Amino acid sequence: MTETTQKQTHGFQAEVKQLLQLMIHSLYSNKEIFLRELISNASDAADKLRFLALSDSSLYGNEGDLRVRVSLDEAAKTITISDNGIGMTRDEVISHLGTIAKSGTKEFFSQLSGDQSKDSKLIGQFGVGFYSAFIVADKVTVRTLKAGAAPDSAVEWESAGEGDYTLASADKTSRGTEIVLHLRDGEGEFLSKWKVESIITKYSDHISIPVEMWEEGTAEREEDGEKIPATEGHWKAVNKATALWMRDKSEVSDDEYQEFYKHISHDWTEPLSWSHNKVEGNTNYTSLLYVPKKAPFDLWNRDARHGLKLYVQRVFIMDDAEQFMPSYLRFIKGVLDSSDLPLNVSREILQDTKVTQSLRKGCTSRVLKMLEKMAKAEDQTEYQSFWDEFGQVLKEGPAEDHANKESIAKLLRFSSTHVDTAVQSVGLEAYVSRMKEGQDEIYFLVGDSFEAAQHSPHLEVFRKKGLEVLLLSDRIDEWLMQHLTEFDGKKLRSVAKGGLDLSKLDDEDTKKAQEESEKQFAGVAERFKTALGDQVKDVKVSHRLTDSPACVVTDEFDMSTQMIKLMESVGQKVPEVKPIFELNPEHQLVRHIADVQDEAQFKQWAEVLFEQALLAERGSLKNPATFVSRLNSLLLSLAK
Ligand SMILES: Nc1ncnc2c1ncn2[C@@H]1O[C@H](COP(=O)(O)OP(=O)(O)OP(=O)(O)O)[C@@H](O)[C@H]1O
Repeated sequence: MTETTQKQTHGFQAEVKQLLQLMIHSLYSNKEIFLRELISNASDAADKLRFLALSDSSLYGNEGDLRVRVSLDEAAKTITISDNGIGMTRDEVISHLGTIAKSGTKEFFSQLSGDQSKDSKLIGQFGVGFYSAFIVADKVTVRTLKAGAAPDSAVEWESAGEGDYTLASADKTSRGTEIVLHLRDGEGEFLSKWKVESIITKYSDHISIPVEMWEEGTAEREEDGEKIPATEGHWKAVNKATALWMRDKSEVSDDEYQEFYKHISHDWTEPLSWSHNKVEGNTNYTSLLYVPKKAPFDLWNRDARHGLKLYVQRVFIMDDAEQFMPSYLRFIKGVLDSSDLPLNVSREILQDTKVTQSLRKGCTSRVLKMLEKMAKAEDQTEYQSFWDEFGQVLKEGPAEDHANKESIAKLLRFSSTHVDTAVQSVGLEAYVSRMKEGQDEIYFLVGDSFEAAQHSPHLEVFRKKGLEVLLLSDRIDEWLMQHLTEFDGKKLRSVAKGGLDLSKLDDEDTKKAQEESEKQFAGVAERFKTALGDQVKDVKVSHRLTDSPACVVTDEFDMSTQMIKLMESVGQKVPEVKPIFELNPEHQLVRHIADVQDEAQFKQWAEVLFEQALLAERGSLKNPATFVSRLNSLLLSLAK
């Protein structure tokens, strides 16, 4: 009997109510996972206790064997999950079981559309944990006593999963947490021992502490003339109860790896891939690293937790040990168990030790190898789906990790003129294999959007010559290209910059013709230069245009247009960069302007042509009204 006193009612945080509603609807067809979630929490609670007991073994009291027990009560229609882990104080109960303490929760809920089928997919990324109890229960009672706390401080939390919950004291005297689910009508299947055992084996076999169920005693009996003695009722482990990552690879099934992933990542979906390794030598560790299928909702949240679950000789030390993964691989989930770190290791100690560095190096190269394998597979579906989810993060790699720059570069995927669709599916190796004879650079263009890049006048000559250009338009791309200057010994060159020299790819006749046209056009270029004054750095004859009359480029070592925009968008002051104005002498409009004798009218034409080119390049003008009125007056003069 539980004696409760001073019952108080508390309201759930608004997001909890939303989560509960959404979850009950979304997960109805997969309701048995509540057991996985609660056992997973119980196992975490045991890990946390074991960790604290490293410095205070008295916390174990007289109960050193950590375990989870699942019991069924057919008459009361309840299923109870109890652990002897760390337990919770009253304050912890309020904050853990009444609110959602994840960073980015508000943003997550604001993304929900109200359309249940769409939202139910998002819920998987969010993880529901404890609240999943309400999928099958119409009332949940939690009794908990924190390890080391006074026995009279036990707390009882109870809720019907609607708007509120009650808190009272409980008479629980043993350490840990007990969760009683009062099953909804129609959920009787969870009272079957066989069913519950099979769910535990399916989802929680990998849990490293025993998950026990009560085994009834049997009376003495005779079988085939042999006397079989009576047995007493006892708790019996249903799962394997060994740390999965310590088992031999050949003994672990894919299902087990997948369930283990869900346990450590709080993700619903199966992982895309994993890599399990035991390393012995200078450093000794076991790592089990997973690539998730879907990006978590808070991938871009700066405060979001990431990193590996750290164990030292199978003792859990901490979650989210971010020291072992570079930031560009922050989506990787997994476990690292090292025997080279001391048991009392703290985040501070981890910061910059040699061991941390070598573990990080090892884990990073494991992940890169795993991705490389996926990237090389004949069927690219898996890698493409990885890239679509995490490519943007991986693009931070070349700037962050110089040592692995070349391997990261091989993993990058871009859109390109070869495929001419927005899908980022072209790797640098594939690009290089298609390079034309005489081509010794890799060409790219960064634009505001894929469409802007795809239709940029800068591409005209490349299309004409059949030279492939990578088309980049992600926010991070300009930053990436600042750091990725070479691949496979070939320079990466922006086609929107000055100093572009394709002459090696031209035959002698074309070269001659170009030189000739430059000579002939020198005077006209000079006139344009005078007309535009200090708005331009230079005016040149263009060899990159076929259909457009003119374009602007930035000088080879000046900041690119996209970089300027990027810096301006984050409020940085950017030095003024004057463009080089390039003219296409073959274009009819340019020829027409070249023949205009009236200097005032020539200037007007020059300005319009220049501003047009600026508009095509930058997507906007500093003074659009002047441009419009200039254009109108020209149109008017033509209409007369
Ligand atoms: N059996 C338990 N013993 C001790 N603390 C628990 C137990 N179950 C839950 N908690 C506490 O409640 C918190 C919230 O649990 P919940 O399952 O909702 O989220 P989570 O496990 O942190 O993450 P997720 O929602 O992704 O599963 C846990 O982080 C833990 O601190």
